[in-house]
Amino acid sequence: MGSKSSNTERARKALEAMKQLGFSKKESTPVLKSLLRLFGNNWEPIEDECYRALADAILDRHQETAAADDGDAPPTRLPDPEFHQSLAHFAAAAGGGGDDDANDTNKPSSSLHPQSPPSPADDHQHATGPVSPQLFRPQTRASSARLRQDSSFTPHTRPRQMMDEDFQDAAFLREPKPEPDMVDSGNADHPSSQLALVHHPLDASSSRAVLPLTLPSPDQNVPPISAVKKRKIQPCSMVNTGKGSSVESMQEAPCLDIDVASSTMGEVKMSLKCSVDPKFRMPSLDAVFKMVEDKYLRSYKILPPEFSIGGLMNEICQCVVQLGSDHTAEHNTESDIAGNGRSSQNESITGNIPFVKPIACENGGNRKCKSAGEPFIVEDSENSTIANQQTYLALANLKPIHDVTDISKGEERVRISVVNEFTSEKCPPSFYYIRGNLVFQNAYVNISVARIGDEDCCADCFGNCLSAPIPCACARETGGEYAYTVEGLVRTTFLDECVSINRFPEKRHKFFCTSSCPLERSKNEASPEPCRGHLGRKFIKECWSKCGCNMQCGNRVVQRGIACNLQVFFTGEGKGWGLRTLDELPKGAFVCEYVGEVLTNTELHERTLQNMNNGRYTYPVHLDAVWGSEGVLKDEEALSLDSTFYGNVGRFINHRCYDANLVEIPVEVETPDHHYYHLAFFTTKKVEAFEELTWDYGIDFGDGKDPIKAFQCLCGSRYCRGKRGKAAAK
Ligand SMILES: C[S@@+](CC[C@H](N)C(=O)[O-])C[C@H]1O[C@@H](n2cnc3c(N)ncnc32)[C@H](O)[C@@H]1O
Repeated sequence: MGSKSSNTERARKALEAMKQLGFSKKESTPVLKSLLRLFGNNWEPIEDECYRALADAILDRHQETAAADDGDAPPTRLPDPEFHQSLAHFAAAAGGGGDDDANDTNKPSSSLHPQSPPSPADDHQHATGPVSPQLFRPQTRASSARLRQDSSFTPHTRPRQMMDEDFQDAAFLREPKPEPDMVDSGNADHPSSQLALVHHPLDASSSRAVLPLTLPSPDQNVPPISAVKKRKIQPCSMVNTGKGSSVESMQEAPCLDIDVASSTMGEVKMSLKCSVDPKFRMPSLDAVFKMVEDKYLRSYKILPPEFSIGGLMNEICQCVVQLGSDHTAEHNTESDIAGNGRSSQNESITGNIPFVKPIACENGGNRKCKSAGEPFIVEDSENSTIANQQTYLALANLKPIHDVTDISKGEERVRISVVNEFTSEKCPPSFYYIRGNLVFQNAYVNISVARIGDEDCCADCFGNCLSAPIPCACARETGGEYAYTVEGLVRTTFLDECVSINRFPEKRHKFFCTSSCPLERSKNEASPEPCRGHLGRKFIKECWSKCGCNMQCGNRVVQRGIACNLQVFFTGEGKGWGLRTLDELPKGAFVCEYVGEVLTNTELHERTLQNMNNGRYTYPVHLDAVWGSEGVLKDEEALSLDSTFYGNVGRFINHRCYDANLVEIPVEVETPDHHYYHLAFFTTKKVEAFEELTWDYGIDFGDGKDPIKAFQCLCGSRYCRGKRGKAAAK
């Protein structure tokens, strides 16, 4: 707002700024006035980004005028090709943000991305360098025309507002940030599906509608747009308005013009433009999505029920990124964009309503898993339950089979995307994603209902055990109190004790095998070394199928599977790939299990040796929570999990000495004997969004006797045992 004199001064500055961009006072003044009217004399949105809104509005007006002069002819005066550059320079000169920011590789990473320190010199090259958060901004005709002309256009930090001549058809589009009026049209389960669209329909009529979508990348660092695709869906066809089947209810479908802009970092902006009736009034986007969803569900019976148009649009964006990033194939033509998208979805888009099968459903029909928690046998067509080590080793040479939009290929309840902001490697080396453990061959995992006694289940419970007045039998393992709170978090006292057992293993809870230790035995059958001890661990016991409660019972957390939004990412810190959370997580939250093949120690040892010969190191996890506390374990009872060939996202969690933000806790679900159990990761403290998730592997980096050499630890912890070991060796 401000006084009259400050208004005059601000207007003078605005016009001066426009003059520097080559716009005369005569052409700038009326636009400025209109903008001021539109913003209720609020100068801030006009001055923002060094008068970007004003400059864009002037350009829009040029284009509108040109279009009016020439009828439908293309605009006679396109924006000055140097415009964006000069705007950026002007912005820099004025001390404001602008495109220069985007190219400033020295600028620290976004605060949203605390885990992205500068990569070490010996690390892989960072393609773009850390840059300030950048988002696609919605384009008006003028600016999208520019985008099409200039593929090196760098998106700006703030999207601009879209205006027509009278600023009356405004659908204001902003960068994605949590605002109360944000329309989240995506699949709530998936972070990147939250469409950054704020839609404020005004009551004035509109001559066009533009629905831009913005997919923010997790760290918001966006390199220049690398490609702009355009596709027109023509000729117009007849669509049913849903008011009946009469001819009157049919109306001419709008000509649809689709612009897709994508960056190499996985950002996609789509804008759908269609010419509409002059009496058109902007409907709410929710209503539009609902209507299309209803149509789809009626016509095509699309499953699963969580299908949404927002999700579908997100899917389209993701496919653009995927196809556009595949430089081994020539996908970069317009027809290929359509063609490939189509063939992968097994449908054509020639009809009025394209059928697009959600990628998330692709594996739905033929899942091999029995259930989330149950281990199952790897089936081999030749030999029904046996897969030999050689076959497995051949897996190591497979081509990448990952879907970067969801490495779990629909196995998990949430999508788990893959990003690499540092090298050209698009995804990690291949492996089979499994949601639950698999028995490799000889491991004895006896899941039998008969073995679960009354004391190991709560057959009389109903609904949610946590809301019953007295804890049920399933709480006995944890001292008569459930391990979980009603919020689904591990209780602090229980959690802290688990952390302490891990942090100070020397001091407590070690069991030593009285005769031969299975681990040492597997290394040297003839004369095994003495047992080095196994940590006695605290177990969580969850309710299971023999219990009377339901699946939503608060004592069934791990078996429900991953619930938070995770991402596999290339660390750029010399640790290879890692796992991070996209959401802030409270202390005690379940993240994921360590899932892999269940092997006996002998099988594991054999595999490890073969892997070593092939230059491949694995870090399996021993299910040794009860080793040493019982009599001699037979080989088939001393089990380990190996996620080298079959695994879940747990295999990407890197090691951190002592102060890791995850702790592994054994969880009993379907086997009361504890030879086999689930290994679940819970947060040891509050974890910020985009923080890397780490756990302490318990490696003794100074142990020169171990034939399997440990990696050089780069965990960065001030308590790093690897660093200490190195220093001691000097
Ligand atoms: C279970 S995998 C973790 C995922 C792995 N980074 C990847 O790219 O697949 C364990 C391997 O990750 C690497 N790693 C994990 N933590 C590390 C650390 N703190 N420092 C260096 N390398 C680490 C080591 O190569 C180790 O063998």
